[in-house]
Amino acid sequence: MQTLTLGPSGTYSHRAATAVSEDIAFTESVTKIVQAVANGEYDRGVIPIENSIEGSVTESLDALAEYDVAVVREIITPIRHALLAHDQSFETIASHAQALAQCRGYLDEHYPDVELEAVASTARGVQRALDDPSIAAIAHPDNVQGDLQVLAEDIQDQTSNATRFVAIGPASDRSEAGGKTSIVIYPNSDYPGLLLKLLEPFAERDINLSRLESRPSGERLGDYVFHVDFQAGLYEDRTQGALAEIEALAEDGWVKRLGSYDTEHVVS
Ligand SMILES: O=C(O)C(=O)C[C@]1(C(=O)O)C=C[C@@H](O)C=C1
Repeated sequence: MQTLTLGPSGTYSHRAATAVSEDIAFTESVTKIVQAVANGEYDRGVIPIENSIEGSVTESLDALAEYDVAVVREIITPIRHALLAHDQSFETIASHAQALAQCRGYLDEHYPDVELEAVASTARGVQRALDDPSIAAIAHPDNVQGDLQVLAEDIQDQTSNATRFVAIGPASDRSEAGGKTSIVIYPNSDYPGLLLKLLEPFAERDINLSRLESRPSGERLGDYVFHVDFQAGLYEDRTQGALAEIEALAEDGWVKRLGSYDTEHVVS
């Protein structure tokens, strides 16, 4: 089963993808991963969804709302960043924007005057550092190679730093089994109490929400798409009952069932 994820080799997404398959291919944008799976070019994709320090990976949420794919698995991995460089003489630190943000406190304290460069992935930052001694990278310490050294380890602002990834597949692989479900609701309307009404069907059936995130719909200012994760499977009657009510409330918009799955923790 060929799995597409964020590359080049050595990213955290790559580490998470090894839990899904041994046959891994790389691209440098989350949107491209979701598009390639929706188009049937790859059986699986692995994308980051949210981080315990920095929050949502918004590009992933927007792509899940837009393209026709299923969430088939959830993978949670600890994220432990290292600072890699030829030596201490670097002037720039290159990494993924999420990784730079997860180390904000460390960087402010130790390198307040160093320029930060956001690149497509942590492993791309490592390649920049390999090619140029004036550049350091923030990435997993296993990326140390060539003339690079690990200058500091565990530089993330919280030791418990973790990122939740999902494995996606074609919409035809959507499962109703599993202890957790992801859906996206676009009500395409706005009136007092709408959000409360959309969430009440879960509370009434004792379904625990594990996440609620709003993203701009892109249609007009103040118009939102809601990403909801909850702890029940699509196969359950109570879930079907809740979704029927929500679909009636969102009749001018849509409700997308991304799928049910089980949570998995992978130690990196
Ligand atoms: O650049 C990487 O290594 C990635 O896999 C991306 C990513 C992200 O987008 O959040 C994944 C995990 C970490 O939170 C930092 C970066």
